[in-house]
Amino acid sequence: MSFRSFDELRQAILGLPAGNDEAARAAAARQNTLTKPQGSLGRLEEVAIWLARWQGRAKPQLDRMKIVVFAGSHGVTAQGVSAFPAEVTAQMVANFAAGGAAINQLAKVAGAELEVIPLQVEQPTGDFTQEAAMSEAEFLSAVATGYDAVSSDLDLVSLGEMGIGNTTTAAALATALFGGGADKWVGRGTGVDDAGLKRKATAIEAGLTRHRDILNDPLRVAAALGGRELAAMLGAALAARKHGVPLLLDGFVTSAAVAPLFKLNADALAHAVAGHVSAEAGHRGLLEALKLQPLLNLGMRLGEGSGAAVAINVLHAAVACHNGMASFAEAGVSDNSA
Ligand SMILES: Cc1cc2ncn([C@H]3O[C@H](COP(=O)(O)O)[C@@H](O)[C@H]3O)c2cc1C
Ligand SMILES: O=C(O)c1cccnc1
Repeated sequence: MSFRSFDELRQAILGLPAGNDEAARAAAARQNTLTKPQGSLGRLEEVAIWLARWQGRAKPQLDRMKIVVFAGSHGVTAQGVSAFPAEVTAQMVANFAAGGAAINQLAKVAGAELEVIPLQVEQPTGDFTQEAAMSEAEFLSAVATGYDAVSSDLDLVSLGEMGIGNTTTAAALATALFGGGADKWVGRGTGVDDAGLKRKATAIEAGLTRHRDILNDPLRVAAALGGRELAAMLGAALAARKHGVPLLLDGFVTSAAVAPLFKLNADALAHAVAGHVSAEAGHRGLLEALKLQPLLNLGMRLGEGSGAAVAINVLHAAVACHNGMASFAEAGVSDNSA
């Protein structure tokens, strides 16, 4: 896929296919015949119906799942916003390839393929306190890379990221898109102290001042204040929607990455479920702004797609019950209709 301009991408975001109502209705009807009190499997029932809607089949499956981890480097690390040095991003890409990261283990447990896509990690984006992080062309190229990572034959795509400094980038996007000031959205990321937290908020306020002319345009915001891996996640989320692939979000950074889609089209994340709420300070508020309810709350704050990967196990549980349970009639169990 290639997008030639912000306008062309914006048009693509405005014209999105709906889910399959018939499959969702059939799945919901099936849930009500299974040998359990109606609704007793709680959100497991909801996610089975959600998978049915976006896969377009009454009995969803999780045979072909991909976790895509995008990696990018951030110029704003020059402002002292992370507890770790910027070179960790490339080092972790090597660790992913060697199988040594948390997400390698969690992808295996979830039964999902893991793909890591580095986006010019040797070349940081511009420092948004000084200049735009990316030009229009750079941004659109990263969006296209993410778009192309999602194929229509997948049963689920799950997003993750690696990029030292990107909780600052994500908080900058959240501040620009949803307001409330930087303090509302900054968190400790990899573990910055109070002075580091202050540097994060100061950098974001400087970025918002510098780029004040474009703050009403969500795609220009994503280019000026975002990062390549965030842009790629936006593209992947859009492709998932276009291809009818259910989308699982991870933490604060993945949520911020797809927030511009929501700002442009409030229905654009209807195919998405939040895998978890991370311990990063702004995540709960961001999920509320995006009208998403997390599946899990495990105090995780890693990124890499790790929380979403754990949530895939919940989806397996939901699908196993939905597809495998007997109906009252099949099992000869008395229902409550008498
Ligand atoms: C060894 C290591 C592995 C990671 N895996 C994900 N992150 C997470 O931490 C970074 C964001 O936090 P901040 O904005 O504070 O830099 C991202 O790379 C994110 O994915 C990691 C961070 C480190 C240090
Ligand atoms: O919630 C996240 O996405 C997150 C939190 C801390 C570090 N990296 C990512």
